[in-house]
Amino acid sequence: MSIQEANDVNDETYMKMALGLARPTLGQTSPNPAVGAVLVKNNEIIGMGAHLKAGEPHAERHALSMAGKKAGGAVMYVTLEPCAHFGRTPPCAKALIEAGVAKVVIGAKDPDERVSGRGIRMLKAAGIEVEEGVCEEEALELNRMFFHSVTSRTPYVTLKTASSLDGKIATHKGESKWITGEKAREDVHRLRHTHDAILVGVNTVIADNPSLTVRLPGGGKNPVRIILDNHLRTPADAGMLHDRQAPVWIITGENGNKEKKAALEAAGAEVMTLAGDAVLIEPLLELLGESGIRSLLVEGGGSVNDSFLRSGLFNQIIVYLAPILIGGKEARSSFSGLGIGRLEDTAKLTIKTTETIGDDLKITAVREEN
Ligand SMILES: Nc1c(/N=C/[C@H](O)[C@H](O)[C@H](O)COP(=O)(O)O)[nH]c(=O)[nH]c1=O
Ligand SMILES: Nc1c(N[C@@H]2O[C@H](COP(=O)(O)O)[C@@H](O)[C@H]2O)[nH]c(=O)[nH]c1=O
Ligand SMILES: [Zn+2]
Repeated sequence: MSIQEANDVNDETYMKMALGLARPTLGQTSPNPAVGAVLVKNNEIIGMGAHLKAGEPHAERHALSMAGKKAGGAVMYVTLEPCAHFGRTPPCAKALIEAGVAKVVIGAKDPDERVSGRGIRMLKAAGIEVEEGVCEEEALELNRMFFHSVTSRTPYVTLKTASSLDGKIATHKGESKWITGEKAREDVHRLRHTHDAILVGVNTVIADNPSLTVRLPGGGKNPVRIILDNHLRTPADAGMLHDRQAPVWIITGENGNKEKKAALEAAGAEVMTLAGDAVLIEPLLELLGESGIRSLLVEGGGSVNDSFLRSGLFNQIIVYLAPILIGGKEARSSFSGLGIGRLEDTAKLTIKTTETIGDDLKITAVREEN
């Protein structure tokens, strides 16, 4: 970096630094957003911080406590509008006023109705200069799952598939381990870490007996494990019921066998019953939203993916493609079931990123409308 570049420090520089502090905390702060803060005075950084865990101090407080008395007259760069309510922690807007900061620069406003503009109004009423929307795109992108779940009261839904180049998730003989490589599978665990819950269909439980835990080198936060199981076919000896690594919620229809329900509850699962014979995606997402799930990772298999596809109720899809060809009309694809009949009804996506992970390709595509 040249001296000139080094001197070219501005609002964006500090906001990008705050975003850099927040990004690695994605997942661990849930159900709170990931937030970063940098406190600057006379072009010197005098405090910084990130929100680390729900219930613990917010990012602004960490930065303020690092600066102590020097905070008076300083500029606070924070990726999210300072909160104005007493949740599990006192309001940051109040702390900023008491610390006597001169200016607050904000990335994105907070849609939580307890805040959404109130924090900004409090700061301005106390005579503090407020600038909004610095690196706003990045700040909105960072917490897109939080913002979606706060405004829609349903989880942000990520579909994840892992297949051969020709879209197969198993050979016609049923072999599926493994299609994607070690690095891609590790990336999936990072994806799990950033989601509150992970959902699979009962066929995947029967076929793979998955643990659905986060097994990263440094550990990680295990999401709630959800099994879509209309008729309670989940084996009572399924591994995830007995590993005590994370809750298991089994979502079933009203005709689920009562004895089976008792057996699964005895095995430690929570069985939640929705009206109707088959679980529909819309009431499922409302139930999960009410149960505090802000982000849901759907790991298939094919028929569950088809249900989400036909309901249209998903926000992004992440596809891992392995450089192999499997073929065979009997071989299972990422999406089975009925699928979409008319091209005009297909989900219109925008490809956000493509990256190579080990020998595999990872494509992230989002749906703009919801
Ligand atoms: N077969 C493949 C996958 N298979 C995904 C299936 O959902 C399978 O149940 C889970 O991977 C098992 O979960 P756990 O490791 O026990 O937690 N997923 C992948 O990313 N690549 C593949 O090759
Ligand atoms: N994490 C975070 C904020 N999170 C905001 O506060 C709410 C949680 O409040 P509480 O229960 O008290 O932790 C959360 O829903 C979101 O609206 N706000 C901020 O000023 N800075 C932070 O670092
Ligand atoms: Zn706060």
